[in-house]
Amino acid sequence: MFTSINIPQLGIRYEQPVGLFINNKFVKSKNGSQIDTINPSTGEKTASFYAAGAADVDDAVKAAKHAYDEVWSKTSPSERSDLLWKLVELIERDKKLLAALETLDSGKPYHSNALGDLEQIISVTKYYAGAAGKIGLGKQIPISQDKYAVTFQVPYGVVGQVVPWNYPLAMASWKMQGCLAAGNTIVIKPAENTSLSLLYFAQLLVEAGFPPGVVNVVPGHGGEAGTALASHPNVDKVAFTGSTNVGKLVMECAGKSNLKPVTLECGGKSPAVVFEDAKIENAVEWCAMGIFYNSGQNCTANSRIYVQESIYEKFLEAFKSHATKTWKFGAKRDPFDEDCTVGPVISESQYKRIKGYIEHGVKEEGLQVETIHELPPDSKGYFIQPTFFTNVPQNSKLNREEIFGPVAVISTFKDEDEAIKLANDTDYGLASAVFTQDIGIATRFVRDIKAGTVWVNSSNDEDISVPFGGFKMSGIGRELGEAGMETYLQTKSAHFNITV
Ligand SMILES: NC(=O)C1=CN([C@@H]2O[C@H](COP(=O)(O)OP(=O)(O)OC[C@H]3O[C@@H](n4cnc5c(N)ncnc54)[C@H](O)[C@@H]3O)[C@@H](O)[C@H]2O)C=CC1
Ligand code: BAL
Repeated sequence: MFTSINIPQLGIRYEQPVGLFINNKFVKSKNGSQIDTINPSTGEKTASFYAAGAADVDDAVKAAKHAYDEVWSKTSPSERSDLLWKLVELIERDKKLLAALETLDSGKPYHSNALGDLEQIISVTKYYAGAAGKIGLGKQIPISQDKYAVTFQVPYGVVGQVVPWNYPLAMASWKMQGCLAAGNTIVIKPAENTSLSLLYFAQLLVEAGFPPGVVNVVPGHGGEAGTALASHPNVDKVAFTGSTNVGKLVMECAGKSNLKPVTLECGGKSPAVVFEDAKIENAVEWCAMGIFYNSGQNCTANSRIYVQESIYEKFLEAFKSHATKTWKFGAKRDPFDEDCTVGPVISESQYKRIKGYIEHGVKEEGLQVETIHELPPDSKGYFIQPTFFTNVPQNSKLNREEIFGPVAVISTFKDEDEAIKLANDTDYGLASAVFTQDIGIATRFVRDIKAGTVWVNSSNDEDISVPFGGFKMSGIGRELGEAGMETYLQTKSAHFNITV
């Protein structure tokens, strides 16, 4: 159930769990199927791990249900809090190794990205360790002299969670920690490309003292293990992060099975709007980070940048100059190197998909394109140059569809009215950013934009205490902050007739 993995760049050799994690034990999948995980920096196989089928998911749900009924539903908030505080200590102890696993499996740069993920994971875990018993409390409602009501916020029971590959352990922690603090048990499926870190993390749950069955990890193919989880009649709620198309499938499975409630964090095509009175260097730095960080593999990436006509050329020049200095592959194109800030994209299929969009923009639409840094033709791995297109028509494929790579479209707008029309002209509504020094423009933009998150004079500047989620095709529900625990609680209302 373990394989030895060597990470020479950090002088690390460690034992990687490769089994399904059910009832606090690593086990083989029933049909023995496995998935190979590939290092996107080299295209080479890192390891193989067992892949859960429907029967394995059923075992995991049985374990979670038993744990909920017999143990976890009987724990107090302070007991759950204590376990989460212990987990904080263990994540702190192993954060460098966990960050290394994220870099190995997803290609995200170790120093400028993965280590930051682990700091966020520690913050999320601290937040919900402190929240247990304090957030999501009921109310006493006075009705008359003879009657009053009380509401109770109670856990759902067994929660299914499905997470993507762009922030593997962070996306899992955004879901698990609040869910556990609320008193639910969990069956979670990591993405096929990036299961190593969550499997390793499962050991910390055992070490922290979480009882068997409270958290179960079932790596596997989305169409098999993910579907089985979303469809399972004994899963009481499902939370998903990933593409909008798959979010629709998850919602369909939930409806066709037991009408389980869903939380969906899906795709985006987020706008950043730069007015002529903006501090241009500030706008450039945030907009570049907002599309090139994590190689653009962010659901909140500001992949559409609109710049007021009068400063367009100045912005483009500053944007390219800043991006060239800041967003780099590094000399050896090794995401473990300190000078690497742009790693590879996650997989060969995503590489081909993103390159397809770039080719379409150039060949089919004849758009002007700028790429930053050269890549030798024989370079290994799935590296894509930071890229931006200019003067892109609003109806361009590159303006309408989520590319999910280091590719931005930068266009102009005349005035405030046109800016908000262009920004809202999308099926998505996850995030947005506005750059201006005019308080009126900023507050009108916040009022009028149809997006779950708005950044004023920053972008992709999230905080774990602030609710996160989308409008329109970007999803349903919220994570993080108080919402990240309330979403795993349901209300029960009790009416007391005191005349008797
Ligand atoms: N809103 C957000 O925070 C995020 C959104 N995304 C979106 O995800 C996309 C890229 O990531 P991918 O992993 O390719 O997304 P994806 O939607 O294909 O996969 C996400 C997760 O869903 C699982 N899955 C796939 N098919 C499934 C099915 N039929 N039933 C249940 N689960 C299934 C996958 O195994 C994976 O664990 C992008 O379009 C991006 O917009 C990705 C990361 C974060
Ligand atoms: N930053 C985490 C969610 C996302 O943007 O993909």
